[in-house]
Amino acid sequence: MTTPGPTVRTAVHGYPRIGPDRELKRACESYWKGETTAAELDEVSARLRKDVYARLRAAGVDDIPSNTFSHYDHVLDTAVMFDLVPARFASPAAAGDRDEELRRYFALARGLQGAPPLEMTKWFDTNYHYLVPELAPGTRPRLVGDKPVAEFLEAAEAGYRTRPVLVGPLTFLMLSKPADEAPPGWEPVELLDQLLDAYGQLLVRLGEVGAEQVRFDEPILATDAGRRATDRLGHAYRTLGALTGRPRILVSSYFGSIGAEALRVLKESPVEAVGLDLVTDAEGIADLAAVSGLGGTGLVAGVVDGRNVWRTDVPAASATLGTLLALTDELTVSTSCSLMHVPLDLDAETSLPPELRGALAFAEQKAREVVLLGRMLSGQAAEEGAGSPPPAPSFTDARVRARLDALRPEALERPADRDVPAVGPLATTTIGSFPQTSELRRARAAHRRGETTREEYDEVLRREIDRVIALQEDIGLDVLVHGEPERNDMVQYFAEQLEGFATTENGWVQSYGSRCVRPPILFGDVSRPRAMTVEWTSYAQSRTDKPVKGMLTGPVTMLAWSFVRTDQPLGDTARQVALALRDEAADLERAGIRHIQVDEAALRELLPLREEHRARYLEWAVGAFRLATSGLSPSTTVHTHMCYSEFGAVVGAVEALDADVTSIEAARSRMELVEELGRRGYKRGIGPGVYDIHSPRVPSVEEIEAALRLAVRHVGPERLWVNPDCGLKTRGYEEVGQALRNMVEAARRVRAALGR
Ligand SMILES: Nc1nc2c(c(=O)[nH]1)N[C@@H](CNc1ccc(C(=O)N[C@@H](CCC(=O)N[C@@H](CCC(=O)N[C@@H](CCC(=O)O)C(=O)O)C(=O)O)C(=O)O)cc1)CN2
Ligand code: MET
Ligand SMILES: [Zn+2]
Repeated sequence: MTTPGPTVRTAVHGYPRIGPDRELKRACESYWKGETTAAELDEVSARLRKDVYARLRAAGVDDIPSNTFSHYDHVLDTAVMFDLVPARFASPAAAGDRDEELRRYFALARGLQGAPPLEMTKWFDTNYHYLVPELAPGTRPRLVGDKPVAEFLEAAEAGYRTRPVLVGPLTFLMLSKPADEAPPGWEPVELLDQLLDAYGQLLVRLGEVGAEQVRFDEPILATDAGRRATDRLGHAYRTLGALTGRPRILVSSYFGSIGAEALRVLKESPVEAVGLDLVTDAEGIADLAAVSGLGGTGLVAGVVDGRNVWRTDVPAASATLGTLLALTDELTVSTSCSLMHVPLDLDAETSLPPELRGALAFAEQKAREVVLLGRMLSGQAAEEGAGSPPPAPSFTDARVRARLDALRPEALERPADRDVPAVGPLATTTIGSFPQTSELRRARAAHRRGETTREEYDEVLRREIDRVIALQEDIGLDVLVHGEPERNDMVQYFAEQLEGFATTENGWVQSYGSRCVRPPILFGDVSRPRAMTVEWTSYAQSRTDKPVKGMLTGPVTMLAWSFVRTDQPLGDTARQVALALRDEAADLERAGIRHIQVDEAALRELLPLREEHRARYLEWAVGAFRLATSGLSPSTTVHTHMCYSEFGAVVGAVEALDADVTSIEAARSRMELVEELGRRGYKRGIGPGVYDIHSPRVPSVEEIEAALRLAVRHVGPERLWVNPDCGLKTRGYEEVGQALRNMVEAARRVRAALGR
């Protein structure tokens, strides 16, 4: 039975843009290698865009977004469109030369000899990375590109009337950083008025070519800083709203609550609609009520989770939407954020356990959920049949729960006065991975397809370990690694071996540029049926007299880079992963491994966007790390690694991890963190990354030496470790060999100067 209801529209924020078979990755990488032309790259890209429009139309979505495609990153696209390119990339204008234009674009992302790339950092609390624009008081934003216009027209030509999507001006500026030449205290947001002129021109231009509505994304409103910027928010949208000939404006936020104040500002501004993420924003409905509803301002209600892979609870979402009907005259059902954070299509998976599969929805399935909800609300589809999703299979493991319940607080302490054997002064090491060569990846793919035996594949891995050990000995490093050749990815590799996780064959999600990951699905209680790394680490140790460092991925990072169950607090799930890692660490120690590193690369990434939620997060995050590591002997050296430079917000937590050695990204931030640690009297080992591994550039001995001298001044030589910023898996052997030789030579010179 259906009853006629109100008119409700449907929308999605964005869609995976890499293509069903990672076509974008392959097209970009072959263009970079000079194997294909700009025209070929453009052709693949146009095909991918049209494929997305076609998929969304087939799903029945009303408001199809455009300008959500990017060759590398949408923040970079915005910077280039407004001519916000640092001087080191200025090249003679090459109007009309597409190849030149693309090369310049990719240079900003990947660097040139003598011109380091823009900094790359996490897009809010996701595993997607954007490029950070560098702005200064003298920067003059002006509209020099037409990407949103061109993609709108391209879609129109193909029969799709789309809604162009732009990174909002406030979000763009607040995610930018002051360029080196900017005076202290100056903030990019001071360019708002100038940037609004350029956005205004673009908006009017989109109106001229026929766009009826444009969406501005303002996820910065989910952060504390964004929530404090309501004056600027109001100013921005009053300014854009006052333009004549403009399309309708929708302002959307996601990844958290924007608060009633921002909502009120938007309601009172001329914008026609507001988009809210009602999945992560528990206060959204109360905020809407607090402003007495939106009235004539439309509401785009994000009720289908764009960040996780669970099917939507349709009756619950439907009830929420029913409530919302009273709070706006114009309701649109949507996803909570872009679907670029989930894999494209569940149908591409052939070997997920059936009981899990029934609980899942990827981008294709989520678009259909949005449409179903829209139809139900407008009375075109019956409630019956939509049903609740089958509950995610909850695999509980009584043994895991009993072990965790039995843990005493003492289990989380290592003796404070422990004295791990010194390796230094200025001990040299690496972060874990060595280059994942194409031979290695091909061998793994062949083995996966069943073309080679386990023994043949293992032999390839042992030869690789032999080579990595021999190379490190030849270079003269102090603490060696096995190089992680057996790992497709540092998270997926462990997830494949742990109970409670499922992994996908084709569930690729963009991480940055052409790099993708397949986040595992953590659906049940986690346990470790057998040792996961001992064989490879002890093989490596058998090939050398130098110590080999075992390498594990920490609990927070396992969670951050997986899709996780939502039926229990994250902290509880983290403890289960930690317990499995604790057993693995014990096995490594028993096998004679004296250095064990537990990577917490994502500790900063999962930090809640708002201050008020941070202390609780850090408490469970630190507890999980300590659970994983505190069973080790006082004479085993516990290492951890974090790859981010914005260190301030978590410095206390890093101390609380109580690792013996912490390696951390520092090269691009000029070692600011060692000053901070020096000031705080940090007493454990610290390895500030001495060069940036994200660029193929080989650092000179002199520049590494300078970085080390600076570090010695702040923390002294005894506790200082010498290592790159992060793992070497994305680099090639030629650069890596030379860079590490320079690093070891720089450490030798600094030691010699100290008479050591
Ligand atoms: N999960 C995760 N998140 C992270 C990081 C990370 O290491 N892991 N590091 C930071 C930066 N992000 C990164 C994300 C991805 C990659 C990366 O190198 N990804 C690889 C894929 C890694 C992988 O899963 N490799 C598999 C599958 C490789 C593959 O594509 N195989 C080919 C066949 C082999 C060939 O002919 O090359 C195929 O399937 O078609 C393997 O090695 O087995 C890529 O995009 O190229 C690096 C850094 C932050 N977030
Ligand atoms: C993204 S953090 C990387 C840590 C890991 N051990 C590696 O070297 O690859
Ligand atoms: Zn790292």
